[in-house]
Amino acid sequence: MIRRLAIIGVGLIGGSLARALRAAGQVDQVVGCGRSEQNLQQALELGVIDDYWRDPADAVRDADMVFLAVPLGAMAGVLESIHDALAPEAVITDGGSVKGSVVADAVRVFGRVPPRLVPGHPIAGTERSGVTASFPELYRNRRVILTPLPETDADALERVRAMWQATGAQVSEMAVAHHDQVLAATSHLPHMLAFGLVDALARMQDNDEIFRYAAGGFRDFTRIASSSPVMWRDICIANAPALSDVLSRFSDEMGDLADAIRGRDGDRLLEIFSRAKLARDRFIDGIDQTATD
Ligand SMILES: NC(=O)C1=CN([C@@H]2O[C@H](COP(=O)(O)OP(=O)(O)OC[C@H]3O[C@@H](n4cnc5c(N)ncnc54)[C@H](O)[C@@H]3O)[C@@H](O)[C@H]2O)C=CC1
Ligand SMILES: O=C(O)C(=O)Cc1ccc(O)cc1
Repeated sequence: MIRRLAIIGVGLIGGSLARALRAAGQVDQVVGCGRSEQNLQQALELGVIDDYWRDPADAVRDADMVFLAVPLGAMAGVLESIHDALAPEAVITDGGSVKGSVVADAVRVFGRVPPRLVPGHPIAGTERSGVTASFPELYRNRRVILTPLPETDADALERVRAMWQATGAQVSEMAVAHHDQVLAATSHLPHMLAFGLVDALARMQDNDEIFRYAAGGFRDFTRIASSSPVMWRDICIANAPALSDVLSRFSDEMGDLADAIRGRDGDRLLEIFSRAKLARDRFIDGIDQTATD
C-alpha cells in the first residue's frame, strides 16, 4: 500500500500508473507535478491526481513513493530538483524507456547509486501522450522490467515490484546494459523504421497521392510514427550506442533484400520471407499464450 505517491510527469505513463493503483485500491493519495498547467488541471478534473505542484521538490516532500515519468532528457533536471526534498524512506522509481541514462543521471546528481532508486520500464504504451491518453488497464498482462543494481535496497525493490503487480503487470528483472540492448532491437529500432518510412514518403513529390492509396498494412506499420517526437529524440540520444548498432545491422539486411530484388533472386527472397514469417508467427503464438495464462 502506498500512502502518498508523487508522479513527476502526469502523462500517458504516469497517469496510467495513478489510475491503475487507484482502481486497485493500492494508493491513498496521488500528487502530480509537470510543466503544463493545463495538463495538470485536466489530471485533477479526471480524478487521476488529488493535488499538484509546479516544483518537483514540493511534490516529493512527504511522499513514500516517487515515480518519474518525464521524457529521458528531463530526468537529470528532475533528479536535481528533488534531491534535497526526498524523505529518507522514499522509494524512487521511473518509467523511462532507456535505463543506462537514468542510472548515469542519478549517479551524477546523488554522487553514487541511490540505494532507494529502482530503475524500471513498463513495456506498454501507445502513440498518444498526455493525461487524457492515460487509462487504468494499460499495464494489465504487460511486462514491466526492473533493472536493480547491486547497491539497490531489497525493500525498495520489493515495494516497486508490488506496485507494478497491483496494476496487473508481469514484473521481471534485467541488467541495465542488457535491457538497453534488447529494447534497442525490439522497440527503438521499429520506431525508427516507422518514423523513417513516413518521413521518406512525406518528402516525396505527390505525397498526398501516396498517402491516399495507402492500405491497412501501411496504417498498422506506421501507427507508432504518431508518437511524441520529443520523447523519441530523447530515447535515441540516451540509447545511441545500442540503437546505432542495431540500425546498422538492419541496413545490412535491407542491402541484402535490395540485392535479391535487383537480381530477381526468388529463392533468396523466399528464404528471407519464410524465416521472418516463422519468427513472427512464433512471437504472436507466444503473446496469445501469455494472454491466456
Ligand atoms: N509513451 C509510451 O508508450 C511509453 C513511454 N515510456 C517512457 O515514459 C516516460 C513518459 O512518457 P509519456 O508518459 O508517454 O509522455 P507524456 O508526454 O504523455 O508525459 C510526460 C509528461 O512529462 C511532463 N514533463 C516534461 N518535462 C518535464 C519536466 N522537466 N518536469 C516536469 N514534468 C515534465 C510533460 O508535461 C508531460 O505531462 C518517457 O521517459 C518515456 O520514454 C515508457 C514506456 C512506454
Ligand atoms: O505504441 C506502442 O506500440 C509502443 O511500442 C509503445 C512503447 C513506447 C516506448 C516504450 O519504451 C515502450 C512502449
